[in-house]
Amino acid sequence: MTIWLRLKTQFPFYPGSKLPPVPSVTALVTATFLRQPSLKPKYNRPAQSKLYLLRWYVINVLKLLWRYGLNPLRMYMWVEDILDKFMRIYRYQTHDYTFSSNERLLHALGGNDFTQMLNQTIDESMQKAGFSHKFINEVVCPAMRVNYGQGVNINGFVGAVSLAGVESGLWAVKGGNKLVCTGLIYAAKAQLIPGTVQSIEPKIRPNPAGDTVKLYYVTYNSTSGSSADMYDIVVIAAPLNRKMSNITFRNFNPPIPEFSNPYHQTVATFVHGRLNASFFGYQDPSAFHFGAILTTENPKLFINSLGVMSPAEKTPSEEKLPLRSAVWKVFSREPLTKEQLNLLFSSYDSVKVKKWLAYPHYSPPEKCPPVILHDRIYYLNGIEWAASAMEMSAIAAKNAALLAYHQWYGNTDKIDQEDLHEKLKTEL
Ligand SMILES: CC(C)=CCC/C(C)=C/CC/C(C)=C/CSC[C@H](N)C(=O)O
Repeated sequence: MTIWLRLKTQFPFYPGSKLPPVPSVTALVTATFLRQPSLKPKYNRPAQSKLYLLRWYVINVLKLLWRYGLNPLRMYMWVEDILDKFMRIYRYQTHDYTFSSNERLLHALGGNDFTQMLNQTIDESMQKAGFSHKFINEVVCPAMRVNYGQGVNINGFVGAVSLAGVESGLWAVKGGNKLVCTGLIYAAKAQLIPGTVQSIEPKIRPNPAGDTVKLYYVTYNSTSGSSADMYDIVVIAAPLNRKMSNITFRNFNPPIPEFSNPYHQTVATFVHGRLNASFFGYQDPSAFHFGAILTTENPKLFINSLGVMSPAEKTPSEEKLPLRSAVWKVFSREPLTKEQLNLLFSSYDSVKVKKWLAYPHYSPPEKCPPVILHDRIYYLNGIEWAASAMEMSAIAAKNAALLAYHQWYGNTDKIDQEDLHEKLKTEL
């Protein structure tokens, strides 16, 4: 079963045709594998089913080799290489090092290679690295569309992150990712005031020792009405985009810049129902079992991807290929019409739609917004312009916390250090 799970993410659906004219090798073999009538009863006999899976795994690999040569293996190595460098950040942060800009952070991890990736598309990055057009369009592009709702014109760094996101071995949070936030608030023993920040303004106030200090006057709306408090340090962890968090910065000198770069709208539609096999080119619905349908670029296509929802910890029966009736997550640019839903699903009994500005609309060359907005005002979401993912937000948050701490105490030796990789090699 693992084999299928690994491969399911690499299945592009070719739009505009009943039967995919040239389905990706993965799609072809997955479908062939499922169509073996003799296979079904043998699911209950682990030894034989393993043999069958092995057989189809080998065939999958051969077909991939035939269609894409060594591109899939080279892509795996290319992403691993970037990931290895990226993971240096955990060591740097363990040693309390921090960076005053997102570009400096990236540069400290992967040098000019990383910062240059912000200035070119994933298409250009991969072409330069020798990947074929066919592979980029049929395998890389579907991964961009499912993860970022955009094609291979997104910047090279976020493209690599997106490819890391379709590899196996990812972790899911049982109960949902939102538990990471509540868990962190609990672990930090922070006092959470639920509300929406309206404005931030610098104020000069005397402290108990008789000196004057600069504080920040933050106004916010909460369930109990409008309130305000004074803070020494402010960390903004929301996209500073008028459509998303409309915070007014009053009386700042120099003024806080406006970040007008657009975020990209994604619509997630959750449908409990049965997929319409014939829409996907299958006359025999019993032969149609897919965990995910990814798509290549086509302006006529109204979905970016379609995938089955599965729990973080699957029971053995849930490990099997999904039945057609399940909860499906459809990603699209615009809300789906009733007609479109009726094309995708032969029947359904519940639909939930979530439309949101999920991530930046990438358009390299990319310049990330600053981490330091003003003396003791820090901004986390600028990192999203390098790549938007919860891992990136966690790294940006720790970076800002360390930066605020070191700037407060004047520990300049911990900020923007070059050659950390070499320096830390000798440390335990
Ligand atoms: C630099 C590289 C190759 C990886 C950095 C590590 C990282 C951030 C991995 C995240 C992989 C992942 C789960 C990507 C999914 S795409 C993001 C998703 N659409 C989202 O909105 O969070």
